[in-house]
Amino acid sequence: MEKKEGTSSPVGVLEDYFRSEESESCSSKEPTSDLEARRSSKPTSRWRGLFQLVRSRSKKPLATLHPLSVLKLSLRRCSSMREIVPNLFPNSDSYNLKSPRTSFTLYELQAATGNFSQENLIGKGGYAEVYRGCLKNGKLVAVKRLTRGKLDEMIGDFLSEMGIMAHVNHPNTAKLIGYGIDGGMHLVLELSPHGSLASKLYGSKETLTWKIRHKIALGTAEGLLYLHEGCQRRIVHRDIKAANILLTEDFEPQICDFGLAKWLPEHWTHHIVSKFEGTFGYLAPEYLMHGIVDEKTDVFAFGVLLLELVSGRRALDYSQQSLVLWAKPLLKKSEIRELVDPGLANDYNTKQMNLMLLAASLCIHQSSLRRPRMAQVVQILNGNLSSVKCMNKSRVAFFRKAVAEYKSPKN
Ligand SMILES: Nc1ncnc2c1ncn2[C@@H]1O[C@H](COP(=O)(O)OP(=O)(O)OP(=O)(O)O)[C@@H](O)[C@H]1O
Repeated sequence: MEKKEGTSSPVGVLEDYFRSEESESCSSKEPTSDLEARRSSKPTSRWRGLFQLVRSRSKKPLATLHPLSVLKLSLRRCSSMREIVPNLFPNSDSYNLKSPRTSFTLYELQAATGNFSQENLIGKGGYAEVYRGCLKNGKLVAVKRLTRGKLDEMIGDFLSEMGIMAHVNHPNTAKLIGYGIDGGMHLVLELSPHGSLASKLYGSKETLTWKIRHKIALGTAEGLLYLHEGCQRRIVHRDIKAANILLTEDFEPQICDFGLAKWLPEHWTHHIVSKFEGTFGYLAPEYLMHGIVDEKTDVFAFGVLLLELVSGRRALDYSQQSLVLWAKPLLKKSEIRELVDPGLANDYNTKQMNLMLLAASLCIHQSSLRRPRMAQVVQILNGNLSSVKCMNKSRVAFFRKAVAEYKSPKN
């Protein structure tokens, strides 16, 4: 199998720092000795150099310490994270970075956000607060300040999210401009003027048009496909949801919040996690039951997102009813009218609607094996149905309808 990446990537350092032996395990097709050989191989990158920096500051034998304890210890010895974080952003092009990331002082971030004022608070997640800001050069930004969690977890989340964001580069992934490590942990992102899909779909009086919903579905699928197969390393996002899809000026979707994202080594079939994280309503059955994480975890969540776009309903409504459980019987009976958001007032493209519902019904399949890969999902959304031929058509009520309507010259 072709190897996508050598040791000069964030994965080495992230694996070293954040692989929690106690709480996580993996199913690997790779021989253990090979894996160990890779981990113990001579550091060849600045990521490895970073690890060396941490190692040099630890008086205890490194092997006896939890990776995060190592980092914490080194942070105590360094006067701040200042010595560590810049190493995440080397100036070399070998990391696919278009521009070097900027380090911001607390003063600069305070000046940009009106001292983190309430008026500038534009988002609040489980772990962070996000503020609108304006830099000295006039550029509008979103400053994400980590607010919750134990120090260990916060450092881990911060470095992990930053490492992944610095690595990804696609029109459908959020853009990292820089970071600030004075007085807390801050990520500085390009501001998305329309906020998140959740805010547009549920928090706005204006109904999103079908054209925009379709654009968001397609762009998000492209972004996910890039994370899974297009960038140097397999990345599973693990928290695909409407609140984590940002919208640019022209409603191009951008996947954000890489706080839970995992690098998946090429030869691993999946990851098993015991720490339960993610968002109810979007969680795949195999994750809920066995903690199994792989690309199909994201495919399931993407299927839920498609249902949200079609129906305008939340993944979990206020009475905790699951959108998937509500939609499944309707999908089975092809009750499209019941599924479609009344706010659309029947103003949608039937062909695209059928394709989107076909993709959704495949993505939310109980069995991860029966779910399509994102490459197939993109094909389906684009009307190329050759990839679903091999799937069991009788289980997909929309298949015949979608194919028939796609082929019909009238539509
Ligand atoms: N670049 C941005 N531009 C505009 N709004 C943003 C931006 N980044 C984040 N937000 C807003 O802030 C909210 C929270 O951000 P984010 O999801 O990154 O925080 P979090 O604490 O990691 O969330 P979660 O609880 O899902 O893990 C988003 O849903 C969005 O509304």
